[in-house]
Amino acid sequence: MAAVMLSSGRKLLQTRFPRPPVRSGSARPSGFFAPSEGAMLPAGSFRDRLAFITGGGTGLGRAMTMVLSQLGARCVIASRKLDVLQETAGEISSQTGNQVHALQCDVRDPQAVARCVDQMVALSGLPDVIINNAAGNFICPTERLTPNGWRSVTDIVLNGTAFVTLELGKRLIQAQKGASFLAITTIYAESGSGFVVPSAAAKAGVEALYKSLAAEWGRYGHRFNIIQPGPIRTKGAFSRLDPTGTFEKSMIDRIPTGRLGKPAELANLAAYLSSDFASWMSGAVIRFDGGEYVSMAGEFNELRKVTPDQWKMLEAMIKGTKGS
Ligand SMILES: CC/C=C\C/C=C\CC/C=C/C=C/C(=O)SCCNC(=O)CCNC(=O)[C@H](O)C(C)(C)COP(=O)(O)OP(=O)(O)OC[C@H]1O[C@@H](n2cnc3c(N)ncnc32)[C@H](O)[C@@H]1OP(=O)(O)O
Ligand SMILES: NC(=O)C1=CN([C@@H]2O[C@H](COP(=O)(O)OP(=O)(O)OC[C@H]3O[C@@H](n4cnc5c(N)ncnc54)[C@H](OP(=O)(O)O)[C@@H]3O)[C@@H](O)[C@H]2O)C=CC1
Repeated sequence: MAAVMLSSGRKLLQTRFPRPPVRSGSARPSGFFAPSEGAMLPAGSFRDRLAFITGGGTGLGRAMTMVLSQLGARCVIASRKLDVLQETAGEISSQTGNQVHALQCDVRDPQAVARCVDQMVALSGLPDVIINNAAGNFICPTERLTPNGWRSVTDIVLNGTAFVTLELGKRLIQAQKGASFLAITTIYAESGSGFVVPSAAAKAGVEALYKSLAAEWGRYGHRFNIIQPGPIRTKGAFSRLDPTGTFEKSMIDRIPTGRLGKPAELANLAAYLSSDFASWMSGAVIRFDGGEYVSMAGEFNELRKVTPDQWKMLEAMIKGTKGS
């Protein structure tokens, strides 16, 4: 039983509003929005190109490395855990036949970033494609956050992206070589979000950095774009943002396309933005979230739960209103 309330809080009418049928995440709408996971661009789109992907050993970084490698790129993946990187590099290059190098690098340390770039240059040269994907995050009420907790996330996300971008940008400018830079942020970089405050602040900083450089470094042949993904299952993200699995269903329920994204879908978008097909695209911020952001934002979007019978009744009530 539900009631229509007046703004005074008084009940206008009581009627039976049956609870909407429980929507399992993969039910209803996802039938319309089945993912396509093969490489989208023509074979060879990245032939003779070198791509540098931070955090390329796991999750979305791994998926982006896979698709770029499938499309002919040589890849260098970099993060803290060399064993993880080496395993991924071996798996991808044995599938695609293209070189994937693994380099240890903590992006929080500018000297480590410079050493990593030295190693990459010695191995393969300067990259044509740079993807700043490495990140740290965890849910935490902000009043429980220590200065070191704040630092650990913002150092990886904002400072790490800045150190990689500065190091490579300066060397590319010196070498007069153009490049595509891509940053992976998140939909709440725009809105902010409680409980992931260092991540929200740092991702917003990354977006400002990339939009600024899109304006400043176009003259050096550098493009800067941003993808804001919505939820895509990876161990790294879900173990830190939904460790009990409690929030997943309500999250899927508010996504109009009725499902999580797939790493390969994100990877195809990243490949497009990093390719020559997108050579006129710079300073773009692409939200890639199955509609979740607008679904959360719209004042009346909860009315999706109203049934056809309830609409008949609401319409009659509205039409029956006389005067103001
Ligand atoms: C339904 C919801 C599910 C999913 C939602 C999906 C989509 C919505 C949008 C999603 C956006 C996702 C954004 C992401 O960035 S996901 C990427 C996740 N991947 C990672 O985080 C990988 C790397 N992370 C790490 O290595 C660590 O988590 C960390 C903490 C970032 C860094 O590790 P490090 O070893 O350097 O740091 P520690 O020494 O462990 O800790 C440093 C500092 O932080 C404090 N800390 C750590 N964890 C927590 C916690 N959970 N709560 C509070 N504080 C924490 C730790 O205590 C240390 O502080 P001090 O004690 O020293 O003061
Ligand atoms: N999955 C999702 O739903 C969403 C993800 N994102 C973003 O997508 C990107 C990838 O996340 P996802 O794949 O899900 O999660 P992962 O945890 O798998 O990826 C994070 C990567 O960052 C690397 N990394 C962390 N700290 C450092 C560091 N100090 N130096 C170098 N590398 C580091 C990790 O490698 P290592 O531990 O070896 O250092 C890891 O490979 C991130 O930018 C994240 O914010 C955004 C929105 C949604």
